[in-house]
Parts: sequence; structure tokens; C-alpha cells
Amino acid sequence: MAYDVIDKKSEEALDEKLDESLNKTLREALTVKTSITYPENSLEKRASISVDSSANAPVQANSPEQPSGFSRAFNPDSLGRGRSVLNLEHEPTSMEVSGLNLFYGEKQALFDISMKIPQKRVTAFIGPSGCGKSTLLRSMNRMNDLVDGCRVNGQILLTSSSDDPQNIYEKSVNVADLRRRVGMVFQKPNPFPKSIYENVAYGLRIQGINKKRVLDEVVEWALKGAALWNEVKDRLHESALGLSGGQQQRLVIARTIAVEPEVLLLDEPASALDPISTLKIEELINELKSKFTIVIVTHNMQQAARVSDYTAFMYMGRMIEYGDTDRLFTNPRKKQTEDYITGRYG
Ligand SMILES: Nc1ncnc2c1ncn2[C@@H]1O[C@H](COP(=O)(O)OP(=O)(O)OP(=O)(O)O)[C@@H](O)[C@H]1O
Repeated sequence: MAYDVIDKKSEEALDEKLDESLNKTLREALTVKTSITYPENSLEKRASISVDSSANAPVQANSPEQPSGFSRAFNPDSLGRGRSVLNLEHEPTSMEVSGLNLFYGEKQALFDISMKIPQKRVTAFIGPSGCGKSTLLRSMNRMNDLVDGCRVNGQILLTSSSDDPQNIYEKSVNVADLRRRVGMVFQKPNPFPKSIYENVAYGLRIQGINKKRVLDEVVEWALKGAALWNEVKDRLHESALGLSGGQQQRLVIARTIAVEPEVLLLDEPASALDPISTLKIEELINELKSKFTIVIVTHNMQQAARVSDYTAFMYMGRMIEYGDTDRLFTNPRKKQTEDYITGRYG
């Protein structure tokens, strides 16, 4: 079977363009006045993220990620979490995608995608290169608006915090506000050239919150939430650019969660990181889902199996199968899913 040929050049060009637009977009998203207020003594709910101190503990260098000679075939040893099968029908949702088609100029990249994104769960998108994972992820906070000639039809409802779900593609939607509510972390860490503290405080300062005690609390909360506090608490005023790649990625996560998004979109957040940093990001995802809905794109099936509750398998712009992660990996219902997870293609 012929697979979609990826136009690497346009992908790289898009990545560059997204990188360029990113800081601007982030700044816009963070400048939005929101209903969030951070009065003193109102930060108790932040404490509800339990930060497992083991996330900062040293780990065995050979523990995470692919064994040497890794093939794309899925290794079922990644499963066995011993939990019961999850059922999407019974989950409250954060987002609901229906009949979504997306075009880059003449080329259609997504075909009639419909899916529910369950609240406070981790949903992974997997599939061969070029199948549309990142496109679908980016469509969830309208990052694709940055691509010339990109058109979308269908709808995506943001359902988590309102009785009156809003289609994010409606004209009246404030896109900067949307991107604060649906935050995104990219493959390449992109801290601002500021101190560690100011990176995390950025979104709050822009909202006019300058009280030191409040900022201190939020910065500490977000850095703890991103499992970075112990490593940086003594150097908060040093440049973020002096951190390692893995630390920078956790800093970006801290910056994103500091403005309390409802949904965190992670586009291969660990693919540029070493195995130890990758493990920390995976542990972090597990911690963060108690507070945030998480959607992750990953090339790595072991990673999808380790971190996600639900997995969506995509192929050539279509959603082929979507359901409980353990079930999908151990008992796929579609032959294309089975072929992919057994390494027959991809
Ligand atoms: N800016 C763009 N202009 C034109 N086509 C694009 C653009 N971005 C992506 N595409 C095409 O859309 C399709 C889906 O790409 P997308 O990057 O979403 O796939 P993916 O599954 O995330 O791939 P990968 O795993 O390689 O990152 C591909 O055929 C790709 O070439």
C-alpha cells in the first residue's frame, strides 16, 4: 500500500514558521485578561497537584525509552498497569471534535475527524509520519491559523468549563484567549530569554499581577507542578537559557500551566530529549493529568502506552481507531491498527 509522501520541506518550513510565530503567539495568549484572579491566599487549589518528589529523583540511565535495536513494533511489556478498561462514553469531556476537515491549499490533511477528548485524562495520537497527528493537535488551539492557505470545516467544541460549549472556530472567538485555555508545548523547548522566574511569571505579569508574594507562590507552584523546583530553586534569577534541554522543556511546561489552561497540548514533547529527561517528562505527564486534560502526539508507541489513558490511531488523515490505550494495543479492532503496532509499517 502506498503511504502518504510527506513533504519534508514544507514540514520544516512550517516548523520554522511556527517557531518564529511562537513567541509572538505565546505572548498574545498570555496577554489576554482572563477570569483567573490570583488574590492572596487563593492558591489552595494549586496545592491539589501532588508533586511526586520522585519525579526529581535520579533515575537509571537505561530505564526509559527504546531499548537498543528498537523497532517500531509495540512491545506489550509496556502495558500491564492492571487497571480496568476505560470507556469514553462515560467520561466528561474537555473538547469534542466533529466532522473536522482540514486543507492545506488544495491538499486535504484531515478527513471527517470526530472524537471526544476526555477530561483529566491523557489522550495520545499515534500513526505513521504524515498521517496528520500534529495537524489535528494544532487545530485544537488554532495554531494552523498561522499557515497560509489552511482551511478548516467542521467544529471543535471547548466543553470543559462551561454549560454552553463554544466552537473554537466561530468568528467571535478570541484566539489569544483560546490559546491560553488550550496551551501548547512544542517539540523544541522555547524558553524566553529571561530568567527562570520571569519565564514562569510572564503570563501573570502581563495580566497585571505584580504582587511579589502572589508571583512567588505561583512560580513555586508551577515549577513544582513541572517537577523542576528542586533543580532551580536556588537559581531562579539566572537565565533560563542556561538550563539543559530537558529542564527547559519542563520550564516551558511550568510557564504554560502557570496561567491554568484547561487543556495541555504536547507535540512530541520529549522527542528532542535524552532518555532521563524523557522519563521525567513522562512522570510529569502522569502527575499533571490530575489537574489538566492532556493530549500528546508521539512517534513512540511505548511512550503512548506508558503515558496515555486513551490512544487514537491515525492513518492518512483519518481517525482509524480510538479507545482505551491498553485495549487498543492488545486487542486492536482494525487491521490497519494491528499492522502499525506490530511494526508492519510506519
Ligand atoms: N504547512 C503545510 N503545508 C502543506 N502541507 C502540510 C503542511 N503541514 C503539514 N502538511 C501535510 O499534511 C499532512 C499531515 O502532516 P502532519 O505534520 O500533521 O503529520 P504528522 O502525523 O504529525 O507527521 P510526523 O509524525 O512526521 O510529524 C502531511 O502530508 C504533511 O506533508
